[in-house]
Amino acid sequence: MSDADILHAAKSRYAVGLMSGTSVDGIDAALVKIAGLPGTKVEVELVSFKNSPYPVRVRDEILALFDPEKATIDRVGRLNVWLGELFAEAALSVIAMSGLSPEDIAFIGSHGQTLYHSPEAENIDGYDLRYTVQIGEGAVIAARTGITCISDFRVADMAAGGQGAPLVPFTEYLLYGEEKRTLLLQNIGGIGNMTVIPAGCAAEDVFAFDTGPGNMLIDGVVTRLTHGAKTMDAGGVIARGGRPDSGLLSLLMQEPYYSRGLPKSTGRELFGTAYVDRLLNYQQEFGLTDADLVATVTRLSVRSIGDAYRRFVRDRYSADLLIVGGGGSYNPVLMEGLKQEMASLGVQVLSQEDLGFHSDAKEAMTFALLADYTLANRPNNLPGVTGAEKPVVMGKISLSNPGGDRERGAKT
Ligand SMILES: Nc1ncnc2c1ncn2[C@@H]1O[C@H](COP(=O)(O)OP(=O)(O)OP(=O)(O)O)[C@@H](O)[C@H]1O
Ligand SMILES: CC(=O)N[C@H]1[C@@H]2OC[C@@H](O2)[C@@H](O)[C@@H]1O[C@H](C)C(=O)O
Repeated sequence: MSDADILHAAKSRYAVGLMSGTSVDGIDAALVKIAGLPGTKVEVELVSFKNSPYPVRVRDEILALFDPEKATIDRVGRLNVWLGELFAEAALSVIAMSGLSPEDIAFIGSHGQTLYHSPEAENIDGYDLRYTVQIGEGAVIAARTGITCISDFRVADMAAGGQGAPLVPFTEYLLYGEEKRTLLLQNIGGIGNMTVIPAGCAAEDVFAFDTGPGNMLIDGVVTRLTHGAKTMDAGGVIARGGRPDSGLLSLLMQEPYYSRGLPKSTGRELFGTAYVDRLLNYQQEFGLTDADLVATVTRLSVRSIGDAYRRFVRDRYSADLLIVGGGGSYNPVLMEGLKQEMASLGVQVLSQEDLGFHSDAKEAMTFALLADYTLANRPNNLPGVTGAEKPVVMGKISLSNPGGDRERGAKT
């Protein structure tokens, strides 16, 4: 262990993690206290959490730029620094809320906003090209907060041949792994993603993948059916008033993504606007009410999670518990459906809240912890999860001043 490592391990440090997910519902900011040396057993405590919803104008611009036709270089460049400003404000705001000051914070880890994700390699002139675009300029965050910012994590994993996603399993393994129970951690954000942590396993044994749509189709359909008056099925109220259509559900489950082998990840490129257009056509074809359609896509999220467990997990590991996080855990119709679906497979379902954690904060906390590893120059990807050829150190560092200020947030 180097002198720097010993110093690092001896001190706990405050850090901020920032995340904006595929649902584009705002910026999640988590202020955490981290103790322990990266690469060994670290402890992370959530000090405060804040969601800062996007102003309508910003949300509309992000949604518009998901469409590659509209994402012209000037609009992407402008939004990159615009989001940098908003991420910086979100960080300062969660720091103020905690009663700490920016001088107390060692660093910020920021995921940014994904605009486009293309994890399958295209071979052009002999080069395997895979790419991903997260914006929210780290240099702006560092300049506005005066705190070193680590951002743009995914590209390093992709440069090593990985999918650049999912990244959360790395911290889930560190924070949740158990000796005796095999755990499934299911995030239901815009996209659904599952992490499998076998009982007593090593980091190499963890695997994870996107299960398919989480809330993305529910949000998409509700937004269209209500002409934008609603952007989600809050409390599952609409789905509760309808009935899932089994014929349409079977048809939707034929989507090839579900049977594609691991590693795999997906996003708006598949389950975005064009998919919602198709659902609205099916609504006519199958003669469904609005509520039936919402109930059907809600059930689709549930079914795709159960299906993923059957196809990719059950033969290798029998899971004891599925822990649900992300905004979908606040939808009771989704949760009841999932409890039923998983009970038939012998798996208990609990939410992060049932275990005393904070569903929304989990992803933001991840980026603080990943950034801690970046600064310690320790690998923070899981090749078994992303398909990368080797462990790499992900994250680009924007120093807040030429000398850096790593130590200033350290607390003995
Ligand atoms: N009270 C609620 N009732 C029903 N659904 C809810 C509720 N609160 C949040 N959601 C759903 O959760 C979504 C947001 O989830 P979350 O913040 O986990 O997504 P995300 O982090 O943007 O996505 P991803 O993890 O895919 O990047 C909302 O768009 C909505 O569909
Ligand atoms: C490219 C991208 O932004 N992917 C997100 C998305 O949202 C959920 C799922 O798809 C997951 O793969 C990922 O985010 C989390 C934070 C992850 O990398 O673990």
